[in-house]
Amino acid sequence: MANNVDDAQAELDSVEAELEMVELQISELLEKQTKLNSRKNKLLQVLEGACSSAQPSGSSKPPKPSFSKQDLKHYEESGFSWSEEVQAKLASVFQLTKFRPLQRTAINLSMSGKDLFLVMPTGRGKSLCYQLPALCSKGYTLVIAPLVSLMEDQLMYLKSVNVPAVTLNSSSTKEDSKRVLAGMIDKNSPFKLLYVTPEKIAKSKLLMSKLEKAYNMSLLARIAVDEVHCCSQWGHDFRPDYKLLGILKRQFPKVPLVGLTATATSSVLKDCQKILCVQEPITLTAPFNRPNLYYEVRFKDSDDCTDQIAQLIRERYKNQSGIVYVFSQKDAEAVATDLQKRNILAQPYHANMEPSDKSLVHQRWSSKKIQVVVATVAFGMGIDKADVRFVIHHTISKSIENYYQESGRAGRDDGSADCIVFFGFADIFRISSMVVMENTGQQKLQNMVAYCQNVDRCRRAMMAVHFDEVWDDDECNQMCDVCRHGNEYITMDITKQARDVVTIVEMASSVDEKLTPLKVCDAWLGKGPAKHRKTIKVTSLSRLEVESIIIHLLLHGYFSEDFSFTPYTTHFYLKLGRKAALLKNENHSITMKMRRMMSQATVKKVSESAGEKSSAKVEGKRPADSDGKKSVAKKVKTLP
Ligand SMILES: Nc1ncnc2c1ncn2[C@@H]1O[C@H](COP(=O)(O)OP(=O)(O)OP(=O)(O)O)[C@@H](O)[C@H]1O
Repeated sequence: MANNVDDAQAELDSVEAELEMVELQISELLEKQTKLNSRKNKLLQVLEGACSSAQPSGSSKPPKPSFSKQDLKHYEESGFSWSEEVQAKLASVFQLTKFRPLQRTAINLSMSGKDLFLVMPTGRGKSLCYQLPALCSKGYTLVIAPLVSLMEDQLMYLKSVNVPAVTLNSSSTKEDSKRVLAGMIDKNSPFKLLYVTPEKIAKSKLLMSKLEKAYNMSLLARIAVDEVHCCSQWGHDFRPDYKLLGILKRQFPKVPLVGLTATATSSVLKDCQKILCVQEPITLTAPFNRPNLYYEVRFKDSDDCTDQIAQLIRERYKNQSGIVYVFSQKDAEAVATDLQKRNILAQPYHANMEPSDKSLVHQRWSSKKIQVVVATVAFGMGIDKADVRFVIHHTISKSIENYYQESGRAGRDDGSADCIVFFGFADIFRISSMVVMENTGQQKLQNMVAYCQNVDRCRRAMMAVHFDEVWDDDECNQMCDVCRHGNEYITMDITKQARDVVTIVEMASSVDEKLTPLKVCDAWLGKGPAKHRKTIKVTSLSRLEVESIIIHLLLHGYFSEDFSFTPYTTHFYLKLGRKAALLKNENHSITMKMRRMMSQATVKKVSESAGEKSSAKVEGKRPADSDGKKSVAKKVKTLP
């Protein structure tokens, strides 16, 4: 009897364990199904759009959107009553000869009173799309911008081209504020643009009362909301005061609004539309691609990559301007000093500097007195230097959207420029702890890490997903490291390695010990004071390879983050992820694509340890078709 009970108990345990595994596999498959369905729907939408615009009239069509591509075509022309004036001022005031893509359409739409969202890559000339209409309209345009420094840069520029523009912000003097408030209801409009922060709209009743008066006097010609994605908490730069801007459209419904951003997905824009109370805005989206930018990822194989950066600046970018983005104010100071020691004219820039010092650095860099600004992300909005030839990230950005925007400060003159990111293991966890409070912070960071860890997909294709675009790698034109070098990579079976490293974390947790990712690496490499040294299966892989595998396991749910807070800092530990249990199943396997950095000897080591199942093989990026033809272009741009 006792034996029977024991047997039954043992079998029950095993069935339960198996069921747990099956449940995990189901949840994994369901997750995959959701992702594929959403991708399928997106692709169907894209195809539908392409078919409907190609169909002859009379064929069955989906319901007509309120503003069709055909309607939009009309606004690309120059036969409007304002066209002559707009063209003349483009040349006489802004000293520009022709419009860039979408600018004329945006200006025509705005001049004809439509509400508009304009999504245009950073540096492509969004400001002109509200500044030029402001000059060609009666009254003035109210511009909401998130940062005082950004406004001041714009005012400096507008002053240089003799456009009367003013600002009302926390640093305005009493006299200035008085003058501006009086000007707001002056029939002769002493200024054409009024820049304010969203906080000012939220907090100043006096400002709102003047705006109301101006509205009744038909002096409020237009509202421009710069960096409009800041409205949505799903955007990458949410600012609470932007949430209150709906008051503008509610109080001044007849004033056309233009929202501008470099990065916003359609769901972020939908959210912005709701928040701003705009009924049916027309969205103009310029293709996200910046064909002149070369994207590259390099491994940071030591704590510091300053030597490599210095070498690049001295050799590849001799006498050319650039930016080095770093993680913290301390890093900005330290890296700038290190570059100076290597005879590079570099200066730091971060939020904690005096405003006068910041503008001095900006000016010296703009006038080429210094070559490099070593900056935190505080150096960003409002930078308007056209000939930036390189943007190097000493540390990865916190999201792909942020990376796109930061790196996009390169090559605004359309000349070629490089965007290089140094991908370091420890940096991932520094950033992860920093974004711990952000709702989608970890997911966004993981996307950025996946971008860096990627070895076989065009870098632009990885970015495109974040901008709702379907991308055909051929259009990259070898302007990313993966496409250019056809990077050979290795597909390896890392199941055994995964089991070994997961066991390290499991054993630590069984004695209530938490391990940081660095400690896990050390323990696996047989270094450091690992308590369970005797039981650890030490690996002979290199540190970079060990790091790569740990990142892979983290990205794929075999590990997950375990944060711990102290009054001073947030610690990042690794714990078992929801898929770790799958490794107990002997049929479960994990493969990983790894860079060529892995030596053939290592491939052999991993292959041997993977036993029969080994599948380490050297592959390459998909070559061009054998007949040399490019595959059918799949890239579909959203409007227009
Ligand atoms: N039609 C044009 N032809 C040539 N240069 C232009 C044109 N329109 C704008 N520019 C220039 O492009 C640069 C960037 O413009 P702007 O600052 O408006 O970009 P942006 O899209 O607002 O960028 P960000 O996202 O960083 O705010 C400016 O130097 C501007 O003078």
